[in-house]
Formats: sequence, C-alpha cells, structure tokens
Amino acid sequence: MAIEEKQIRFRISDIARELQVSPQEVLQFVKQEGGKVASTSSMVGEEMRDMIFGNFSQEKKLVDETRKIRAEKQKRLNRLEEQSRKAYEKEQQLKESLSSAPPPSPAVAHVPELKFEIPPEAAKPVAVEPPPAPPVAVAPPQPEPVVEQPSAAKPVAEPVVEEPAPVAPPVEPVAEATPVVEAEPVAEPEPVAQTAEPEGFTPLVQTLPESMQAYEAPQKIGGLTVLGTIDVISEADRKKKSRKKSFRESAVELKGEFENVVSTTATGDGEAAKKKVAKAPGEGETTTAGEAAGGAKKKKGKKKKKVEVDDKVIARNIKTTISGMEDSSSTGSRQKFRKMRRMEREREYEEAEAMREAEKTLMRVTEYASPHELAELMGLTAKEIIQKCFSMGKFVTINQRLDRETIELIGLEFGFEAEFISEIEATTTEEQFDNEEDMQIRPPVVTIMGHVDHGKTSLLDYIRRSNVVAGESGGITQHIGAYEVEVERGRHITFLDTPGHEAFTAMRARGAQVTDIVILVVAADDSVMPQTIEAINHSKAAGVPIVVALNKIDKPEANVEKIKTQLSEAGVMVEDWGGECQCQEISAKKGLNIKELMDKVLTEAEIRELKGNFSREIPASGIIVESELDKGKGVVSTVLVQRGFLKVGDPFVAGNTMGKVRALMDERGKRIPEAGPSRPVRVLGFEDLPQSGDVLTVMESDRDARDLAQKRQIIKREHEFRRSTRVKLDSIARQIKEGLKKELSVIIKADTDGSIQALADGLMKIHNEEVKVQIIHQGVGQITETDVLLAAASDAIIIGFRVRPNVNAKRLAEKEDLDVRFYSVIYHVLEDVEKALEGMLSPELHEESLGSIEIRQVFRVPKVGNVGGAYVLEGKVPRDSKVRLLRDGVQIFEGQLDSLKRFKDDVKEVDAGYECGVSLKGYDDIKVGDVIEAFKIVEKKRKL
Ligand SMILES: Nc1nc2c(ncn2[C@@H]2O[C@H](COP(=O)(O)OP(=O)(O)OP(=O)(O)O)[C@@H](O)[C@H]2O)c(=O)[nH]1
Repeated sequence: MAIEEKQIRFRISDIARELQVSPQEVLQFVKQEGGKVASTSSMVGEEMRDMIFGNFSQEKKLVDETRKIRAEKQKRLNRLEEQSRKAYEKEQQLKESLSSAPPPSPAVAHVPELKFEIPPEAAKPVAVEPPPAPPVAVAPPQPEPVVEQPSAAKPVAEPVVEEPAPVAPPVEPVAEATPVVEAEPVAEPEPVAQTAEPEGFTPLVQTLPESMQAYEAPQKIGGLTVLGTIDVISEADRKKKSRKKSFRESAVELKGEFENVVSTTATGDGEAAKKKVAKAPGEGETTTAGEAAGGAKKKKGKKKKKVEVDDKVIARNIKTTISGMEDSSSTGSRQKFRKMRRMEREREYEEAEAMREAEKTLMRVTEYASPHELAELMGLTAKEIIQKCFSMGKFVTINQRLDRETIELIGLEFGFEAEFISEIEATTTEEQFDNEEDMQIRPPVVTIMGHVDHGKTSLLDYIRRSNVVAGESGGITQHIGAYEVEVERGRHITFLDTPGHEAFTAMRARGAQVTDIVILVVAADDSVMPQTIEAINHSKAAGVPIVVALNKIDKPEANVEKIKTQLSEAGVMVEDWGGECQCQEISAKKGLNIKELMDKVLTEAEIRELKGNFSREIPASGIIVESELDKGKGVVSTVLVQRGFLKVGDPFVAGNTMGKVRALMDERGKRIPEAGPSRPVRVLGFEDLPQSGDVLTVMESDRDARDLAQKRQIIKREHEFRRSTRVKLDSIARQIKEGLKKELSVIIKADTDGSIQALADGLMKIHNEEVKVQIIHQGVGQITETDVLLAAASDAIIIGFRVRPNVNAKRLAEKEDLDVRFYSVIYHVLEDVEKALEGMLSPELHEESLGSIEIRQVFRVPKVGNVGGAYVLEGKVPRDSKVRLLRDGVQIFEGQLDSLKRFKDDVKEVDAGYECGVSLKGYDDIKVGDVIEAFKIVEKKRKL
C-alpha cells in the first residue's frame, strides 16, 4: 500500500482535458474498467491512465497531431517575429544614426539640401517673416545661385553666409534648391561650394533650433523610408504586419510634419513643384515636400512604389503563411476527424453486416437439446442429424439429450454456430413484435432504495396513504409488493413495495428488469452509508436511472450539501451540481415536497418515454413480483403486467408453473376484470408457487400452457442435474479458453476500507489479453444475501477478506452454487486470481464449515477469563476444530477452542440447537452476539 500511495496519481478531468474528450466519458471508461472512482475529480494511477490513453488512442493521436501543428505554427510565428524585430531594430538604428549624424556619406547629398531651410536658422523671426520671404526670395537669388550651384548643399551655405541678416533668403534657396537638384548634373562650379561650405555650414547646424533639428529627421526619413524599404523588403518579407505598420505610420507622420513646415516656408514656386508632382504622381504633398530632393525624386517615387508593392507582398505572405498554418491545424484536423468518423461508420456498418450474416447462421439452443429439436432449429430432418452423429461416432436416438460439445459439433457440421440459452429463454414464446400504434405511454415502475432507517418505509407509507386516487377513501392497507398510485389526475406511478435491493436484484438475477427508476433515499441528517453505495451499484449495474430523495430535511442537523458531496464521491452527481441525477429534498415524515419528488420521477419517465403495448389482441405478459400461499385462496401472486391486458380466464405459464387466471384484484383487494401495462395485480389461479422474477405469459390454451410448463420443467431438471454454469475461480481459465468469459467479475467484501483499496488496486492490475478483472461491487462488512444475489445476477465470484457471510447469505450462496472465497492475506487473493486466469490454480485448499455458535452470555471466570454461554446455530462444533471469532461478520480472531462444555462437562462436540459453554485459546475478549465458526481445511483437486 505504501508503495501504491507513492505512485503518481492523475485526475480524471485532467486526463480528459489532455485528450480533449468529455471527463464523463473517461469516468465511464474507468468505471467500466473497474476503477473505483466516484467523480471526474477522482484520481487514477499510472496504469489506469495508460489504459485510458489506450482506449482513447484515436483522440490522443488527433490531439498530438494538433499540438504538433500548433507548435510548428508557433515556431514559425516566432521566427517571423524575430525577423521582423531585427528588421525594425535595424531601421531604428539607421534612423537614429541618420538623424544624429548630419553629413554622413551617401545620403548626405540630400542632407545639405534639407538645411536649406536654414531660414528658420534665423530662428523665431522665420515664423513671423514668412510673408516677406517670398518677394525677397523670388527676386535676388533665384536665377544666379541656382544655376551655378552644383550641389544643393553648397548653395545653401552661400546665401546664408552672405546674407546673414535677411530672413527671406533662406526660403528662396529652398525653392530654387529643388530645381537646382534637378539640374544637378549641369552644375559645375565646385569652387564656389568649396568656399562656402567651411564657413557657413558648421555654425548653421549648430545654431539650428531643436525644433528644426527635429524637422531634419523627417527629411531624412524621406530617405529613410527608402532605406527602410530596402531593408524591410529584402529582409523582413515575413515581418509582422502591425509592427511594420507602426513604423510606417510614424514615418509618414514625421514626413507630414516636415511637409507642413516646408510648404509653409516655400510657398510661391508652384510650377517647379507641379512639375515634380507630375513626375511623381500620387504622392501629392509628399512630392511637393520632396521638392528639395530634386534628382532623388525619381528614385524616391520608384522606391515608394516598391515599398507599397512589397508591403502588399509581405502582408499577403504573412497571411498565406498564417492561414496555411491555420489550415493545417484546424481544417486539416477537422478533415482528419471527419475521415476518422467516416471510417468508423464504415467499420460499424461492416460489423453490423457481419453480425447480420452471423445471425443467419446462429442457432440459439438450450444445453441438452435433442436431435429432433436441433433439426427444427436448423431446418433439417431429425434423420439428417442422427446420420451426422453416426458419422461422428455417436449413436443417438431422436429424443436423446445431447451434451453441449455434441451440439456445437453438429452445428458446425451444418454451418451453424450454437449459442446456448436458458430453458426459459428457449421456451419464451416467439419474439414479440409491437405495433407502433399499440404503444402508449405507461406509468413508470419505481423501486425505493436506501440505507436502513433513512426513511424508505416512511416514504412509501406516505405515498400509499396520501397519493391515492382523488375521491377514493382510504389508502392501500395490505402489502402486496407493488401498487399503483395516481400522483395527479391521469398520471400514475407504480411502486414496487419491496424495500431494499434484495427483491430488485433477485428479479434481475432471474433476468427480469422491472424497475424503470430508482428513488434513492438518503437521510440528510446522516450520510451516504454502505447500503446507499450498494443501492447505487445495484442501480448502475442494472442501468436504471436514480432520482435522489434527500430525506429528513425537517431535522435541524440535516446537511444537504454534505450528502451531495458524498453522493458525488460515490458516483452520483446531482443535477444542480452539473450531474444527471435529479434530486429532491423531502421529509417523508412530514410529507414535505413529496409532490415535487413525484414530479421529478414523472419527468424522468417522460425523458425516457416509457411505453407499453396496450393492445387487447396480443397475449399478455408480466413479471411475478411476489407470491404467497394463502390458506383459503391457494397461490396468490402479485404480477406486474408489462404487455397487453391480463384478463380473468387467461391460461398462462409462469416460470416452470402454469395456471389459469381465476381472479384479478387491485391493491385494495377489489376485483378487477383486467390489468394493462405497468399495472400491478393480484392473480389467483396458479398451480404451483412461481418465483419472483418469473415471466408470466398468457397462452392460447390450457394445453399449450401445460406443454410449455412441462417442457421447461424437463429442461430445468436436466440443467440442475448437469453441471452448473456459474463462474468459478478454478474453472475460469477453461471458460476463457472456450470463449465463454471475457472478464472475471468480482465482489469484494472486506473488514476495512484500506483492505478493499489494496485489494481493488491489486486486482485491477491483473489482466491478460483474453480476460480482465472487473470489480462490480465492494464494501466493508460481512457478506450479505444482497451480495450473493448481486453475484448471482452478475455471474461474479465473491471474495471475502477477513469477513464471512451471514447464515442466509451462506445458504443462498450454496443454493445458487456461487464461488465465495475467503482470505486473510492480500497476496493470496492476488496470487489465486492471477493463477486462475492462467488456468494454473493449484489444488485448492478448501475450507469446510462445520458449524457455528452464537455467544449469548459472557461470564467472567476467575483464573480462566471470559467464557461464553453459547448456542450452536448450525452444524456440529467439534472441540478440536479450527475456529474463527466473528463480530458482525468480520473476523476478529482465528485460532482454536480452549474449552467446550455442556453443563460443566467437557464434551467432544456439540450439535446444532444445543447450548454450550466455550472459551478460546489465546483470546478472551468475547462479546454477546459474537459468532464462533468452526471449520476444517480440506484439499480439493482443481476441476478442469
Ligand atoms: N424527522 C424525520 N424523521 C423521519 C423522516 N423519515 C423517516 N423518519 C424516521 O426515521 C426512522 C426510520 O424510518 P423508516 O421509514 O423506517 O426507514 P427505512 O429506511 O424504511 O428503514 P428500514 O425499513 O429499517 O430499512 C423512523 O423513526 C422515521 O420516523 C423524516 O423525513 N423526518
């Protein structure tokens, strides 16, 4: 256990998230696999996790693929981002270096031009003086300097230097500068420039006001755009749109600012500007602003265009790349999923086809059928069967009962596969078909379950007393095992008044599924108790929905939330907790909210659209709920009609007995002529006592009924006479080999929760390719009749770990021929199961019970210790036998008797029904009510 506790555990919901499937699905799977989990927040071990992954392998594959695609996509995005970041940084660097270093290399050519704006150098006045500027500018400098000035830079300096004071000059050069630039190549007079530069340039820059320096940047940015474009285009073709955009926007902004200044400074010379505009269309103001750029204009225009084109390309590229990635992740996976679904459907179809094919050659037959019966089933003559048997070396007569193997062989010879069914199944009248128009909504059949004292009887009593059909006096007084109540006008519910799950399971054990809905009563002032868990397990095993009734809410100590939590841990998630089970707080004693509870039951029934065949033409059928032998009336049975109408005078078979309906009575003892679907009715007229769960079927005639009943009796007798088909640990391997078993169902009863946990964990790990272990129920405490019934119904073995069955359970287990095993060492359990699955179970050490004694009084005897005044309940207890002391079915001590007396005399043994005095060797803490079980160990050879 210690080791297991250290194991890594995983939450079901986390696994589900990982697989991207519904947690409920995973929970269901874990439960199917026998995992002891209550809710999706329960934890499972590594092994179960692997099993889950195995089961949801397709989903896992899909998730992994999607994840891979996503990772790939992310990687590519990161790469893109990195590249664009680098490009952006590069641009920034360039921008900075250009704006901080005015006269550097190639672009420098333009830079000086920008300084034509020197006008502002005259600083503030500039702003005021713009108007005077134009005239001045136009007049003097325009012609001369322009022509002479070779490059933009030099002329700039010149006029400035030469005409320091006037504000206007600066403007002119700007205006001219542009044309000059265009004329650039023409310009020769370098010397001029040389002289001008040294004086004017430096100081100018230095004196430039900050604002102006800021304006320089835009100009360069004009160039920068170009630079940036080059870089961005070449390097960052996968640049992230947004970042690029922000950069471009900022550049445009700066440019805009610059243009404003320029346009305010250089106003008049529209023609030149116009020319340029014409040359570089679409640039509008930008082009006008670019006037200073002269010869660079063309280039600029071109480059601008290129930038745009490239931007589009980049945007497109990014878009395609991303959409491509999205495609592969979402559309791609969707396609895959669709493909998978299609394949799945195809597979399902193929399977169904194969099933249909197999059905054609399937022969449903009882064990020990005769050649005559086989011939009928296969559409042959009995002669053919007998001949075949002869050819196989078997000499049979027409009515001789054949064993299983022979039937299988004969079937194979004629191309049929034998499926063995019970005598009742075999003799159930042909398959019944229901016409759609005969099907009508029928009342739900409800069983109330819950722990002792949680209020089942009180609830049933209340319902019986109060919810009787309006207008009728008195409630239902007699106990008949089932009754129908009218909850509201026209809406009925049939209650199976067989509290506890014994009846429920007993019926199921006989193949009768009667209950549609289970009301699980839990006392809100108590907690979810062992029987509550049992009821949940039983309902789930039968696939019956549960409606929870949280009872005793009138009590101040009622804690509804606590119960809901415990229920969720037990695998019942109530609706307001997001589960599927409806839940109603009630007080059975005070009759609080019972109507609401009934409404919920009806809602549940509506959801399930419970329908019955209400045709009067078909032979009715029903289930025996309870039977008794009445001194005056003979056999009286409560029958729950399931199909058609049961009428007085109908001949019928019920299990192995038959009869004719002499009288029908309702729950109040009133005679009625007929009873339809979901109606419980008392039936008189049976020849013999039928068993709960037997199916009653109306036959054409008395004779038919008698024939069928006799046939069943014969088959049953043969069955009983032959071997049992119950699953046994020592024969499971054979059954696996024969393909009869695919899983070993186990019920664990143990002394403590810890033992159960350890056992369950250990057993869950045992599985091989052909078979797995499934724990269908587990609980603390002695083995009860309910456990035995559940084992019988589910064909399971019972493992008692340091616990024993009570007397009734023991009897029932013997009667049902169930394999109940007792252990006190976990390792032995696991070893036995493991070996059994491999067919290697060694000769079994079988324990034979000799008898049991109940302690009824305890005496303190000086020097001896506690001595029990006891009574032998059953068997014979020898003095020297091994014994175990049981308290409430749980083993407290195992050892030997110290003394066994009758009236102060030591005796060798005491028989059942006699009193005696006992003491145990090495243990004297005996208590009233303890049971001492005497047994011996015998070695039993393994059956094959
Ligand atoms: N206060 C209160 N007591 C209740 C309520 N329902 C039942 N009881 C009491 O709880 C006790 C047990 O109720 P039962 O109806 O006998 O319980 P049960 O589940 O049928 O018990 P078993 O038949 O022994 O399995 C009785 O004393 C009831 O009076 C309720 O709603 N409120």
